[in-house]
Amino acid sequence: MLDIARTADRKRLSVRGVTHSYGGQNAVSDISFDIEAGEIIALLGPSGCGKSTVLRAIAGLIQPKTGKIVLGDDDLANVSARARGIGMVFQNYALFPHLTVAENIAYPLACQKVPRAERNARVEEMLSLVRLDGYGNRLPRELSGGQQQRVAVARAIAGRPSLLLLDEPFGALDRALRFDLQVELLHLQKTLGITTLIVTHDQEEAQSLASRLVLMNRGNVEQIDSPIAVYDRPKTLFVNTFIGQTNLLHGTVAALGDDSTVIALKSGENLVLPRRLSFTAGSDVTITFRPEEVRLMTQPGVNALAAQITVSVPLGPTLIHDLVLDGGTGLRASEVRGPSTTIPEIGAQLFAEIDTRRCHVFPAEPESIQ
Ligand SMILES: Nc1ncnc2c1ncn2[C@@H]1O[C@H](COP(=O)(O)OP(=O)(O)OP(=O)(O)O)[C@@H](O)[C@H]1O
Repeated sequence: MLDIARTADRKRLSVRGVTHSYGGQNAVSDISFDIEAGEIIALLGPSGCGKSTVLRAIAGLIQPKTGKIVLGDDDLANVSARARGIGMVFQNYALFPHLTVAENIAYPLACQKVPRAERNARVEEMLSLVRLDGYGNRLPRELSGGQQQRVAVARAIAGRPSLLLLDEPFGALDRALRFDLQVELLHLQKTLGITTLIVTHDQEEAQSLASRLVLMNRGNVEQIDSPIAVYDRPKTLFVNTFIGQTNLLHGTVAALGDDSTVIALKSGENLVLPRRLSFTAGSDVTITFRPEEVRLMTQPGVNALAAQITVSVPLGPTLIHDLVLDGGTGLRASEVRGPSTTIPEIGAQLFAEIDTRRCHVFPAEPESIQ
């Protein structure tokens, strides 16, 4: 077993009721979540939602107005940023340009007064861990972007942190390289078992790396769940539209049965859901469903809305159809392409059958009620 894995100190992070404001305006409000020891979770949300503020509070770079952050048994309010035992990687976490790769990795160890012989051994171990054996004597500018980011990861973990914080670590890299580094990071994190928090606005990155996602919007946590639960059972319309692709239709609850609900769409057509919703009749609602929950039919039927094809695009194994409903609303459908799948003509008149077992219904946002 790796030396660092043997000595890694697995700790749980608990964030409770953290609120912070810059100049009177709350950037984050009442943020609470936990990361189990050795777990990797992602803080995910649109630009400006407060992800970095949460990260900075954990790192000790800002003092939150209220709330408590506990790492292992330590309340971090009383621990300086340096003494928190946290490793950090930022998107543009510049390596020291005048120091070699080995010196960069050794830097936090020197700060911790680790003896030279042990420092050198640890640097070699880190280089091998991030697959850069033999690169120790190079300067950062002699490395590619991906290699530099690997050095940044090596430097962050060299000091054997109890918590690893990654802020958009691969944001500056191209897609293929990002994927390679994500896989590497995941492998490294599993091997070392370091409790890890990754901040990203890239939902694919979050879903591929993290066991749970903390979804933030406008300074608040909207949902904390596994990637699958967030996709299949979004708690809010924001989460539903932020994760994956979603179709939205607006309507009104027209009738409620014991185990069915009829929703009258603005277009005049109805959708029948096979369950009783907890809305009152007459409520304005937004119905959501994924492209894979729409099937194209040539004949009318229950829950099949008249639609016209605007474009059909094959994306590898999937065929994506963009449609326009009679009322002018756009809709997206997708299907797995088989040998006998034909691509419909642009302008073809079809019926979009919606799998209403899998629809979600949310109260309509004020701007969608007309
Ligand atoms: N130093 C600061 N002074 C004033 N306002 C700030 C400061 N830092 C962040 N903010 C504001 O606080 C809010 C949250 O910012 P934060 O950087 O935490 O968001 P983020 O989700 O990390 O965004 P991004 O994905 O764009 O990095 C934003 O409205 C931002 O404008």
